[in-house]
Amino acid sequence: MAKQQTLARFFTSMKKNTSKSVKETDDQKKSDTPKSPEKKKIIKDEEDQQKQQKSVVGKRSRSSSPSRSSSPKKLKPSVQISDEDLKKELAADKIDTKVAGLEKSKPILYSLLCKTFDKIEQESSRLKIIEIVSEFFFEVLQNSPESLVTIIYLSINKLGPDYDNLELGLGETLLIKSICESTGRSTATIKANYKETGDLGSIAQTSRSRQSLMFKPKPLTIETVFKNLKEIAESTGSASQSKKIGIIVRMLSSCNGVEAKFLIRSLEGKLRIGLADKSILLALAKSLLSFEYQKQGKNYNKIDPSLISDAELQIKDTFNQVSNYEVIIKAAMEHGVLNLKDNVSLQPGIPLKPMLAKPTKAITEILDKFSNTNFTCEYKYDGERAQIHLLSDGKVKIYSRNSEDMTERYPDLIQALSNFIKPGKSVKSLILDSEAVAWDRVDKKILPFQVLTTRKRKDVKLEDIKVQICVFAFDLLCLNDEPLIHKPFNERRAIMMDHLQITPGQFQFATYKNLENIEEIQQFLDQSIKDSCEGLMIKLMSSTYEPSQRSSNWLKLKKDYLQDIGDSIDLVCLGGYHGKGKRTGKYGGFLLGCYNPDSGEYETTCKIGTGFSDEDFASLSEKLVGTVISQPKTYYRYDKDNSKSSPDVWFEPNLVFEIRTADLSLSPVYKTGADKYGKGISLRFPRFIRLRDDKGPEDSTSPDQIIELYESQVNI
Ligand SMILES: Nc1ncnc2c1ncn2[C@@H]1O[C@H](COP(=O)(O)OP(=O)(O)OP(=O)(O)O)[C@@H](O)[C@H]1O
Ligand SMILES: [Mg+2]
Ligand SMILES: [Mg+2]
Repeated sequence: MAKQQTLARFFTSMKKNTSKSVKETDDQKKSDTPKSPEKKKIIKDEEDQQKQQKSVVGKRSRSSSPSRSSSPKKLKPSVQISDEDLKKELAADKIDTKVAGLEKSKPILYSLLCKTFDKIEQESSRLKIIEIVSEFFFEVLQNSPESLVTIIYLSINKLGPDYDNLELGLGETLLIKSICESTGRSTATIKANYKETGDLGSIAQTSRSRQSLMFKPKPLTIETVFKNLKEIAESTGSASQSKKIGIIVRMLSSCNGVEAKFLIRSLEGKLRIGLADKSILLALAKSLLSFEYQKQGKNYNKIDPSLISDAELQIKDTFNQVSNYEVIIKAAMEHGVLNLKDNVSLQPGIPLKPMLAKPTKAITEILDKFSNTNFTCEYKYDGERAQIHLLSDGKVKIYSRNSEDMTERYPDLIQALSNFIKPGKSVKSLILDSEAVAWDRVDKKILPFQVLTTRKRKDVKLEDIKVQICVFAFDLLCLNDEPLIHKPFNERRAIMMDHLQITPGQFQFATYKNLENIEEIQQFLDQSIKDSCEGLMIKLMSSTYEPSQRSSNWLKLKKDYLQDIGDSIDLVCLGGYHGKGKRTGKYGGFLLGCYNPDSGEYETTCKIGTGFSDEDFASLSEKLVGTVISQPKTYYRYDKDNSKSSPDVWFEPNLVFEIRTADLSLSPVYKTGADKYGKGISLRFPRFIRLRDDKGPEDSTSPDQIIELYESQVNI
């Protein structure tokens, strides 16, 4: 009771403080059609500045709905405050960021978390969002630290670390059914409402608030919700539909106010409150540090900003190496957040975010970038990245580019791994970076990428394998539990070759040459193509391994794209156009867009109808049929007045197309990069190359990358 009162008091004060922005929300909502959320970011914070250099972290998500929380609709604050002013005000605590009102060791109510979500959703400044989250985490740490990990997963709409491969993303039909069942409203009404608003979460909330209840239901706790979400994600099979609906209905009937909205959005796999991993990490750094200060009796309101930055850096760095919140938080609590880097490092069994490369358009560009430094040229294989982990207990794990557990896909590799260790070398554990490529055992040659994609992804049985693979190892990141990532590349390569041995056609090292002049590099490039590769990877000899970074120390040179923009682009299929002539009955063209990890929106990039074979049209149409949605998602950014970007049907963000283009140009019709240029950056003469099965919608090429490609083209 006392707790409820504290909470009530707390949220009344919160309401007072936010009443202005709440009013703005309503006004905003009126003028803001769901179709064109014109968001203006007025405050450029550190994160935004950093994103220039930072890479897009590969994210899991192959399901029909992305699992990342993101925010499509941010409000336009009426007054413009500078970043510095905001920091000062935040420091002086003039801006209310308090959200919690927890009591020691009592279970945390879901309503409390949802009210925090609501507050975050109303907020457009990333800096303030981080502040709200860190205040909340700080309260949680003081009252029930063991709940922090659950709270983090609920906040980023995940059910565990990426490599657990467990995700939500329930379809609208099932959710509509659940809402109907729990609120007694008709499917037709809910569907009509959905057509109007595009947000099932809000519909659930309104529907719940209309119900008069005889009994006050028992409130939901975060642990119950998390357990239920996991159960839903884990249930498969024929009876799972009704089981899932049952769980959802039960939860919905305990929901009050905004709880229903966020619960439904979580189930959809689209929380949309603008919280990504990177904001969570920053909030975590600050709250952990404050908590330490408080425990030591120091003034946690006056922490030296340089210490906060240090904590942020250590949290981010360690998370890139060990992508598991539980491990990081535990270590921080035990050793102090400022000692994280000495106490957490990569470990076999937990994937690290792979280092990525930047595209180049000419050999001369490489020589410019790497002038006076030693570099090496390696074949660039066209397969799938495989991060191979050998654990001290003999277990083997294989992770994808997006830290998904792919172990089940490669039983052949797992069986043979011990043969790849040199006799006499003691190798108890390792983390190896490599590319797995389809291999023709008869002709002893590399097969195209398409062949590899025909191998099943899950539950592959040794005896059923038809597509053989050869692994081309190119880096060793950890050996016998000792991290090697801080050593220069040439040393890592030497250690790799010293401990491992090739088995032709099964396990080889990436072919390389240390070259210096244009002619030799050109020859090696041509040879790589003859040997069924895509081109070359050029790596700085002295470079450390930078987890998750798209680093300029690794350059990719793809022969096919040298005449174009240097690389292909991966875009998400957002809409379809009905085919004519021999494409009648299928989709004959598609609207594509890319995912913006900062706003959580999909920004349209181009329309495409070329490069597809008849089979492509047929198979894509078949794949897309089930993902048709009655109207565009609120987080699709497109020009609704232009028929070019208003397709005949809209799809869930699901399929990723790899596209090649002659060049990039500005176009008023599309929205990619429109914040920067006013107009969008679009693809000229786009051609479909292939479906990217290994990338989820949120792994598409980011607007920042497209801007970079556009600018490098303009510069040349
Ligand atoms: N020798 C090599 N060294 C490093 N990576 C290699 C090598 N050979 C092949 N690769 C593969 O090339 C990838 C980088 O280029 P690619 O264009 O294929 O990337 P991608 O998967 O399309 O992702 P993105 O375009 O987002 O970088 C690496 O992630 C890796 O899978
Ligand atoms: Mg590739
Ligand atoms: Mg690519």
